[in-house]
Amino acid sequence: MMNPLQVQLKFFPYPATSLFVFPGIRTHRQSPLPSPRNPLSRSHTHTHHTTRPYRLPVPHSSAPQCPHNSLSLSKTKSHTHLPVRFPPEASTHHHSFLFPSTSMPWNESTRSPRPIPSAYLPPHLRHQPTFTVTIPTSLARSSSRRGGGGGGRGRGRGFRGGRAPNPPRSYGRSRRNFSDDDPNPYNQKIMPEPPFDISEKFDELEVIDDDPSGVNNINAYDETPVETSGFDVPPPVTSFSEIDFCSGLSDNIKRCQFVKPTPIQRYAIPVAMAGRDLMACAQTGSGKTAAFCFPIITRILRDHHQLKSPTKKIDRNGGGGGFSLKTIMACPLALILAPTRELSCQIHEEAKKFSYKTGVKVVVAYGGAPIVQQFRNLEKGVDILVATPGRLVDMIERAKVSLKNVKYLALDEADRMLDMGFEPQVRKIVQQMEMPPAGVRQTMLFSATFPIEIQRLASDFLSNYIFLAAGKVGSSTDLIAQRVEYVHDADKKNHLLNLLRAQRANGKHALTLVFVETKKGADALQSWLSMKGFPSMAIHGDKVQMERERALKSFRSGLTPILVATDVAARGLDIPHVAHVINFDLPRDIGDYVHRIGRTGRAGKPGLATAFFSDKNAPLAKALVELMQEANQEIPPWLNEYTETSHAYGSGGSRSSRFSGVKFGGHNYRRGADNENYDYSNQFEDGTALESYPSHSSPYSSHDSRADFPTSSRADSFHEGFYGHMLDHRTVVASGWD
Ligand SMILES: Nc1ncnc2c1ncn2[C@@H]1O[C@H](COP(=O)(O)OP(=O)(O)OP(=O)(O)O)[C@@H](O)[C@H]1O
Repeated sequence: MMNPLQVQLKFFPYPATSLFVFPGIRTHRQSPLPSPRNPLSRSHTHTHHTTRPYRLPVPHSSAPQCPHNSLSLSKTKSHTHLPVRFPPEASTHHHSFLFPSTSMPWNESTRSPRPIPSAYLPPHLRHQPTFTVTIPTSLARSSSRRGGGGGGRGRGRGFRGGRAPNPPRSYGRSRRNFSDDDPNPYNQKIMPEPPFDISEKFDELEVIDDDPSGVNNINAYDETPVETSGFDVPPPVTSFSEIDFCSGLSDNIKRCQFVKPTPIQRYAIPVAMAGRDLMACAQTGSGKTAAFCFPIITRILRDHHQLKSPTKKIDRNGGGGGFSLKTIMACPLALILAPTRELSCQIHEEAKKFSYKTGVKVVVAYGGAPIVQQFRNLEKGVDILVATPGRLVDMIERAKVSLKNVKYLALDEADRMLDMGFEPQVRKIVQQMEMPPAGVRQTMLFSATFPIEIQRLASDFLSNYIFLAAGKVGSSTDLIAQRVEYVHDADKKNHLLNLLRAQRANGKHALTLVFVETKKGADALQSWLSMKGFPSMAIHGDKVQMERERALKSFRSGLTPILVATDVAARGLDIPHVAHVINFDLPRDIGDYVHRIGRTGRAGKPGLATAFFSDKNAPLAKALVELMQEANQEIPPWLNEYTETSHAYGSGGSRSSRFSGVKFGGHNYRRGADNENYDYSNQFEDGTALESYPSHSSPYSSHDSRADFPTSSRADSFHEGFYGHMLDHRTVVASGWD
């Protein structure tokens, strides 16, 4: 029997996002062949059902010629039909693809009174009438799980330009029907094709200027206040066109569909372009990577690119007789340091996109991967080296890298490098390995959180610097709807299962990141979830690098839409479409919480963060409440009651002391003239006495060495309370990291 089903196509669910993630971009080549990443992509077009294409008209707007680039721009108004294949199946019910759904069964009582931002709508679908498509129930269910329905990958030539669309590349291959009792609704064989990843196809993209809205909802940051301090701060810009980028970079900015700068970019880019040192703090997902990459690329092109010798040959034997071992030493002009391997890879990918076709060479060096291959990459030439501290020190000591030409130094997530015990390596790199001194090189520090110890480092590394804070230092963006639920440790697993089931019942195929405290806990929870029919992967510091990369890739692609992670995945990772971050175990430090939930609600898009709170998290309550208040979240009344005990424990820290917050922005503590006699002990006026945590019984939450990051070291050091005696990061052992 076939019953018609009305589907309101208000919003294409993930992973049909490939349709709209890059709306202004066309590809040169369209391969009809199966993708190497997904051999199923073409081979499963034979389904159990007779497929019937539905075509959704998608009108295009005209594209004005950009004065700055001569590349082809779409000018015609046309309609492209995006085919969607649905088997004609039975019964009906109504599906809404909006997320978060008002019918979410959890936390209705704690919902924020402020309207939840509507789901991101791709520019090419805006101002369009709502489409009503009649599809059968079983498929609606399966397509929503897989985010099907969107049909093609959305990168066909003619997507904008008025040419006939390519043959459909539907996600709906080899479908089968599911019942709600299906133990494994995400059977690997019928998983969706991975969405189009811009970095893989970047070289196929043309520059198109016709979409004033861009891929991301950057307007969401319009109201973010920005505080600046320092001498002679260069004025901010309001658009990218006000900045004198080289044309290659300008084209790449358009390729990325960055239409206008985010607040941190508006302020930081002019400062960096003027050659000033910078300490910049901005909320997670608000575009800090571009804020330091754009100026570095521009200045390399402007000031150095005629010097064509990023590497030089040295003779290790001093040129004497006998066997002369000649080696190539890389001498990058810019160094970007990041705390984790994954983050350095991501920055490398971003920087490569931004410098595409400019001639600027970007190389990455990180531990856990074969060093020989990285040497080979370096030997081909390097302008910008992105590295983790451990691997870089190793390379310098082996005389494969020299820092003596470094003119630009950026430290991303610098506070995490200290947390992880990298302060000695970072100091060695910056102060003892030939790098030109502060004042000669340009130095930039970026993070979403700036605890006091990083400000101390800043005063050693920076010279006459400018401090920028977009939004309150250490705050979370209010794009993320935060919920805190009281869950006993013993109930956590079932509670998680219920959340995931509810998510699934709502037709969501949302990428969900689940944070736990320990590596062992991550593995255990991941196996259990997989057993329960939720394909998942785990990522933590005990996994070898290949496994870590595989887990991230599989999650990113939607193949395993749940990633169970330790803090290894908490910082900097920009995974599009992460809709939900669940803190199965809350971290002990509020800064870590900020970074964790910041994996969703990025680039102006809305996100959801759920935290499981139990008695042992009491020390975090005060900071959590403060943070949620700042982000206009509704605080559950029971949580307020914990704030009194929280102060006694003191571990989560009062945000006012941890982040030195003022009304917005923050404060920077310099050794310079303006703060010469500043008493750093003021930062600890709340006299926080740190006590150890109550022991944890759950295998998912233990504060022993199984945790990826011994964050307590930072907290434990706080009570020492004055500059010069605060921290001894050498005692921190970072396992699984380089
Ligand atoms: N001007 C812009 N317009 C549109 N999208 C942007 C812009 N700048 C950055 N983005 C996108 O926003 C996302 C987040 O950027 P990025 O990873 O640099 O954030 P971040 O501030 O470094 O976050 P985190 O603190 O988590 O490291 C990326 O996908 C990036 O491509």
